[in-house]
Amino acid sequence: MSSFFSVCYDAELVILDAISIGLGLPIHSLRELHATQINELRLSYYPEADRVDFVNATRIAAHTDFGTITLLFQDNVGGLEVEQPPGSGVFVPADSAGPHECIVNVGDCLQMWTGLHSARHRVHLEKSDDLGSMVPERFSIAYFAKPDRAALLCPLLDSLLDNSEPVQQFLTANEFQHMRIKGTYA
Ligand SMILES: O=C(O)CCC(=O)C(=O)O
Ligand SMILES: [Fe+2]
Repeated sequence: MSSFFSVCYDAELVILDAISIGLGLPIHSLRELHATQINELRLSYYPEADRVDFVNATRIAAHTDFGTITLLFQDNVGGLEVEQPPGSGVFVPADSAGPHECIVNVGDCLQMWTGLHSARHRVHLEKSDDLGSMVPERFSIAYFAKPDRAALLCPLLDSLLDNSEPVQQFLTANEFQHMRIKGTYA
């Protein structure tokens, strides 16, 4: 488990460097905000279910992840959907070829730093006419790359600054984390 965690961290840093390069930022701009490795791993098990008990239900309601990026691994069952285009309310399948493939989600902190859209996603239990059928069990692993708690969530690109505001106030990652946890679990 700990070696998987550290492989994910290595991949996270490479992805953050690639995003920095892509946005024209100094290569280590994002990496430098992720030195304390305060990341999280979630192993999810969705039990097999009788479809008749879950008409119109979802396995996880639509949400955005609130870290920087999420590395998501899933089995072959499917059900993961992403809102496309952002804000449209239309969800499209984000199926992968299997557990060896990794889906990279943009999270809220990366959106605040760069303006890239935080991916709204859900795990759906698609409607079926065959109400007698069972929905198979499903496994997923989500690695949530989180910013250092002291990092300030302010735009890293000048184009994102609101110059009409004389003083702009930004949350620290710690404040944002607590805000989102309170909103999710309160
Ligand atoms: O199980 C999945 O594929 C997604 C899980 C997820 O979105 C989450 O844990 O935030
Ligand atoms: Fe998620």
